[in-house]
Amino acid sequence: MIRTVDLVKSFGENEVLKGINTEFYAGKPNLIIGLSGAGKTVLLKLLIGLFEPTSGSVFYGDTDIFDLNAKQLRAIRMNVGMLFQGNALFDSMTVGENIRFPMDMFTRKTAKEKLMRVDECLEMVNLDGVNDRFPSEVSGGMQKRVGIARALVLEPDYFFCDEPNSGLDPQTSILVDELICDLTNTHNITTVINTHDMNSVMGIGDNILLLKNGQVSWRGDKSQVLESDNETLEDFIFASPFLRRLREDALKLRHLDD
Ligand SMILES: Nc1ncnc2c1ncn2[C@@H]1O[C@H](COP(=O)(O)OP(=O)(O)OP(=O)(O)O)[C@@H](O)[C@H]1O
Repeated sequence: MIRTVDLVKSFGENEVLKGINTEFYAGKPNLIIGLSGAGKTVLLKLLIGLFEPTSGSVFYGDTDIFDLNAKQLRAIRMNVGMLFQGNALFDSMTVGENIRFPMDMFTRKTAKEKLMRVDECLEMVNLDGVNDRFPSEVSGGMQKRVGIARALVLEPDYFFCDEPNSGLDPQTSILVDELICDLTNTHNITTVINTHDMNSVMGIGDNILLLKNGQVSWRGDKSQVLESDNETLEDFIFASPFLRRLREDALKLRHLDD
């Protein structure tokens, strides 16, 4: 589990995060949502230790990562997988080499062990047999899955995903969400996902944190979204007139059933 306590981050006069107290659980996907500029990326960077807070703490279990020295922080980082928005795959490396890269950097595994682990990871994301293709030779959805395989190759306990659905069609987005969710459950990973995607919220929103102007505006799960009277949440999820009508109809039906 990851926990933040009174987390504040300012850039000069601009106080971007204004005291965030929240928890991200193991074994379920934890979503950070909010309008552009709400502070989602800044929060994600603090959680990974890429930014220092102005004040407050980030606990991994019982450890405040900002109390650690550089060596201890590196050890924590080895236990973190990251899926970047643009995948950040190396174009000049094959899919297999991309997935092997963290093992080359951080482990003493033999070449044979690395090959076996690459195959295992490709199987885990349902991409068996594409080892020798280059990222440019596979689809956007497949690239995303390669990114997931690479992020999880060292079997981390923590997994951060920045906009995992950006650039994907709705159906592929749902498949990617389900894959992230399955792996999170199966391996009991603490997964934190920064997203704009309303389908993700309603599909895999087991623990949702809504940020507004650097503060927690709402917390809950997907089953509570429909009934919530938080205006920021309504504006975010049911952004179009069509979706607002759908919401009203769904609420009427629910109340008829009661
Ligand atoms: N390195 C930085 N230096 C100064 N200000 C920054 C820095 N990074 C972010 N900010 C400011 O923090 C605020 C929140 O930015 P952030 O990127 O976290 O928003 P966001 O919710 O992730 O938005 P989006 O959904 O558009 O990515 C913005 O006002 C931004 O200008």
